[in-house]
Amino acid sequence: MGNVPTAVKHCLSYQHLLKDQIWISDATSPPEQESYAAGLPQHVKIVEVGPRDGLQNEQTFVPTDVKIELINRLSEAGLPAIEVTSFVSSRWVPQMSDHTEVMQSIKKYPGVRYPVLTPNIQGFNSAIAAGATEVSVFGAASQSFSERNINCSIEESMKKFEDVVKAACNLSLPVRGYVSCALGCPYEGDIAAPKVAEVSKRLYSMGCYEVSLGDTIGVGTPGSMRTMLDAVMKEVPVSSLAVHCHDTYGQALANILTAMEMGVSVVDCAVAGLGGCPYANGATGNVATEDVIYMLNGMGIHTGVNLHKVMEAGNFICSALNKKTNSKVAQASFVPQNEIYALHD
Ligand SMILES: CC(C)(COP(=O)([O-])OP(=O)([O-])OC[C@H]1O[C@@H](n2cnc3c(N)ncnc32)[C@H](O)[C@@H]1OP(=O)([O-])[O-])[C@@H](O)C(=O)NCCC(=O)NCCSC(=O)C[C@@](C)(O)CC(=O)[O-]
Repeated sequence: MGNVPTAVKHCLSYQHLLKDQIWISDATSPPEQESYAAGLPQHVKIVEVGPRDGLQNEQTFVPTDVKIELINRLSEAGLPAIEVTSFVSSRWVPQMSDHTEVMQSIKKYPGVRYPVLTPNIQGFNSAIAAGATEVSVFGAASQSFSERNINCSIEESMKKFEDVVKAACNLSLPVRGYVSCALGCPYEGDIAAPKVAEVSKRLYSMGCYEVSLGDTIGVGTPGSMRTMLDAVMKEVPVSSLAVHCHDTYGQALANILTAMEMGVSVVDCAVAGLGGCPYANGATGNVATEDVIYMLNGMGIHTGVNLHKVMEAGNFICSALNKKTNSKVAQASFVPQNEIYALHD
């Protein structure tokens, strides 16, 4: 290796180590081994939200063909569900204004679900006209967040969501529900677990097949996750719950593991840890898909997702955005171009 700086040597040897361990290989299954601990799910469904939650907050408009290419790459990686865009007001979220073109132009892989956000019947109708076959309504456990995010109270939002669910039901289409601020609100601070349970129950009772509990600003800890889930699981079966953890305080993987220990087997995450919510100042991206899959592979838990291909998709979008990845696994595994050149000098 000649004059290779120590840091680069470390990086290379670590990359080698990862390859030896086959965690970052072309396989979609972890090596045969006992699941990490009894009681954990054997299979976890990953819901990739990077193209929507990840990109919605980008200040510069991400070209539509880049969004499409990202989604196609994620489909190829074997992700079972990819949230592709939002049918919301372009004045409120300009980054998602190309929703129709994105929805119409992505390759639809058999067996992959492509949900889109629809806050009201207007968004639902546009989504259906663009070819959507699954939609998500997005509520909040915080009154202030609901008003800032979708311009109506929690109560008003439920009426709008009921309209969407009824319309979807008439077309036999599935609806997913979100509860933002499940572990804290940027405007109100702590949110009581019973409030999260109440909103979750309403979404589930109106017909949402899955309720995703959002730690919108990433302030939760395993302790608050446990308290919140204890309350929600009294109202909604755990098999219909998902967790959606932002990683602002670095707690996301620990929170996800806690949720899995309590029986949750659906995890939202974003490639390269992209994102943030336009109505939650300071919130950083979702937990990185690469890091979640790495953890699950290491515990012998199946996802059906090819980690190597997700990392390539992450590399693609970070290069397009001229950004550094937030995935620790990707940071550890990719040698920057300039360091590769230095090696060959
Ligand atoms: C919800 C609205 C649309 C209400 O917006 P509004 O202004 O209250 O709507 P309105 O019904 O009063 O109508 C006003 C204008 O909006 C239009 N409009 C009305 N509905 C739509 C629609 N669906 N699509 C496009 N346009 C729409 C409507 O046509 C009209 O247009 P105008 O006549 O003035 O030209 C608005 O507040 C909005 O777009 N908000 C953005 C919400 C958003 O996308 N937030 C980020 C996603 S949520 C999130 O990130 C959290 C999550 C899900 O990831 C989980 C977590 O992390 O916690």
